[in-house]
Amino acid sequence: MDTFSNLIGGEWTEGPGITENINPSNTNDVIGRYAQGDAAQANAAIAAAKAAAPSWARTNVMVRHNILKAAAAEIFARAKELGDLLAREEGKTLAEGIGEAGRAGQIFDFFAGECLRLAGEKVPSIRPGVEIEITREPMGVVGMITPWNFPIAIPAWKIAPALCYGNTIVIKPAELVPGCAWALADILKRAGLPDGVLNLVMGKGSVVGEAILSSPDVDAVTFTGSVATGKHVAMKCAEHMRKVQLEMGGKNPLVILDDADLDIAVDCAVNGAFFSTGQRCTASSRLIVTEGIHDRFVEATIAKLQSLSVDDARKDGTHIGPVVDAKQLDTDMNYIEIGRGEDGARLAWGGERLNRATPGFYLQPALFTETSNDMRINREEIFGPVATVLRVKDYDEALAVANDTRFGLSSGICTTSLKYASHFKRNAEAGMVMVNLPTAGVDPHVPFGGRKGSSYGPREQGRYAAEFYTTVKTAYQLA
Ligand SMILES: NC(=O)C1=CN([C@@H]2O[C@H](COP(=O)(O)OP(=O)(O)OC[C@H]3O[C@@H](n4cnc5c(N)ncnc54)[C@H](OP(=O)(O)O)[C@@H]3O)[C@@H](O)[C@H]2O)C=CC1
Ligand SMILES: O=C(O)CCC(=O)C(=O)O
Repeated sequence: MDTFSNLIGGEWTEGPGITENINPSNTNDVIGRYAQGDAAQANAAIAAAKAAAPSWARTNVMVRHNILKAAAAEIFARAKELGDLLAREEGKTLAEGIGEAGRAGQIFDFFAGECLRLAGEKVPSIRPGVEIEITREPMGVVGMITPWNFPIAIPAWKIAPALCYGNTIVIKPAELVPGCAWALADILKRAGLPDGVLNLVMGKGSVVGEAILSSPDVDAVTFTGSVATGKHVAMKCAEHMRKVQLEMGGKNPLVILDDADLDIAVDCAVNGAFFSTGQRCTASSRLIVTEGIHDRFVEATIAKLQSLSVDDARKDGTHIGPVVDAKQLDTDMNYIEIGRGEDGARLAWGGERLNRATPGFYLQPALFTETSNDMRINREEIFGPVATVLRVKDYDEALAVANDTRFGLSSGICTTSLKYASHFKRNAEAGMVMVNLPTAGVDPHVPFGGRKGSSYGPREQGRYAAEFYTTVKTAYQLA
């Protein structure tokens, strides 16, 4: 079986420990043995990133462009293989895995172009004979802590802009999915990235992640994951007065009005709530449905769910793969019990563990009806294939319920009314709003992020990524 090392200062370096990467569709399948780093390795990686930072910041933008472009080309060429690895280690379906690998390619492609569009401003001064230049400079060493649910796209959308804007990197991927991050590090190394510019330290958050957060030599930290860990990351960054960017949970509403096209509404709900096994921070976990369409919507959604196959992520015909691991499956089952029990909701479909040909973490998607917005299943992020239906009187009540949450990542509406669609776009308290589209599934070249408890700090992706990965300098000169 293959063993995969950490990348520190350009050298593939064995870890003091090893983690086995297990396939959630078949727990007998060990994908590979991956290094498990410790604090000493994290600190060596930070030192390497610090040493490489001045030279990478000065590297010709065409060189940076060429490296990112070459990485994009290899990712596109290997999208099927990388998508297969992703499906095998995370449990997304093969189609979703290949789609996510393609998305990583698009992100590298986009930021390759951005390397050649870096620009500053020249501004007239109010003082005679004085010139002002406003420029952006790299932050320096960026620490990256990434989650398991988008094993290639999230590392890509942090690494690509960081490199484009001249930063060096220490990345710690989630322990459950080291394979895709290792593949990206390997691709970038072979694309010609100088030693020390990208350092990969696989290992535990409590060890490697903590070392990144505790180092005075890390200039900025970008994190995606749970709210609890995100708060901890923010506190540690505050201690160092360090720039931080957090992308955390969601409890995303999808409003369905009486005048919605029923087929579109059901497609949006099923895709948004259950595809990728519901393990998306943008998942449509609350379906807010007006009275006139409620019963038809619930009936059609259940019919659609009945037609979906939950099985091995890499098997032909699978629509929904397994839950990522035993711990997340326990969380999901626990919330299903809370929904049925203390919350008093009606489990209208699914919610039971499934056995398949191989031992895996299979769960029939669960749909709760007769729920109210104060129930725990409507207030807490579950992060699994569990969605609720909230029956409301009209649009005004739907909007109020949609906004009644501590989260604010993505928000959607299905309607044929221009009036309601426009009003919703203006009044939804979310960073992203979707009309007649699922709340999950975003483009790679535009800002991604939310409000309230979902996000903290500047947006990710697209040109807005510059706000996090650069610092602004205003220079005055007597001409
Ligand atoms: N918004 C989103 O995109 C995501 C949200 N979640 C939510 O989080 C819940 C739990 O998932 P989980 O993976 O445990 O999320 P975590 O927030 O614990 O993990 C995210 C990343 O942070 C790391 N980490 C954990 N503890 C620390 C620490 N003390 N210091 C630094 N880094 C740390 C993890 O490392 P390690 O690999 O060791 O766990 C992982 O790389 C899910 O049920 C879901 O609700 C999860 C993933 C993505
Ligand atoms: O919905 C998407 O496309 C992205 C979701 C995401 O980034 C996440 O779940 O962490």
